[in-house]
Amino acid sequence: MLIGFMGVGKGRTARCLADQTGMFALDCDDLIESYANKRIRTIFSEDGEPAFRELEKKAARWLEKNVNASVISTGGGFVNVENIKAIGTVVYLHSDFDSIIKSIKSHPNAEKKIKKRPLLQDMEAARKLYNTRLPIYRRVADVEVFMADRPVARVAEEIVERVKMLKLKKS
Ligand SMILES: Nc1ncnc2c1ncn2[C@@H]1O[C@H](COP(=O)(O)OP(=O)(O)OP(=O)(O)O)[C@@H](O)[C@H]1O
Ligand SMILES: O=C(O)C1=C[C@@H](O)[C@@H](O)[C@H](O)C1
Repeated sequence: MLIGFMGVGKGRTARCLADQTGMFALDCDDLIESYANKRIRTIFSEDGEPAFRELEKKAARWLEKNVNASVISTGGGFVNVENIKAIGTVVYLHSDFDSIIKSIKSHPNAEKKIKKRPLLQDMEAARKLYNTRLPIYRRVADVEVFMADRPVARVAEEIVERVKMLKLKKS
């Protein structure tokens, strides 16, 4: 499963990994939106962030029980669910805050990409959140991969290789 800050590229890396491995990619944010039948920003504005975090926990319990042999991309705060390590191998996608924001802003759909993320509305608060989250991502991860300016196919190949090595070491 892929963890990391909003907009680092978990979604497109998961799709590329799915393509390379023949597995299906699931996205936790998408699962929650379809379960709640609401957009994430509507869940935040109508029900509040704690309600969203409860939905993340529910998704995490469901994933642990029911899903294997899949690539899972997660929301930026999913790292805080307590059973994350029981779901599968955790891969942290790393990039620095400024590169992440630069990449989001240069996307043709930048406005939409920012609008859909309630925690990206205030850039200074988002930077603080990044600084708080970084050590948590690093503590939880089994593998850390650098994203900055690398072709997504190379990143996905590195992930496949390193997860394979990790599993060999453990067996
Ligand atoms: N083909 C691409 N090449 C380079 N950068 C891209 C490409 N597609 C998307 N990006 C950039 O990578 C970032 C993440 O894209 P992605 O589509 O994975 O978004 P996401 O799934 O919403 O991100 P995340 O899941 O990490 O929150 C965005 O900032 C986007 O601008
Ligand atoms: O970093 C976060 O806490 C979030 C990231 C998004 O992927 C969404 O899960 C939601 O907007 C919260």
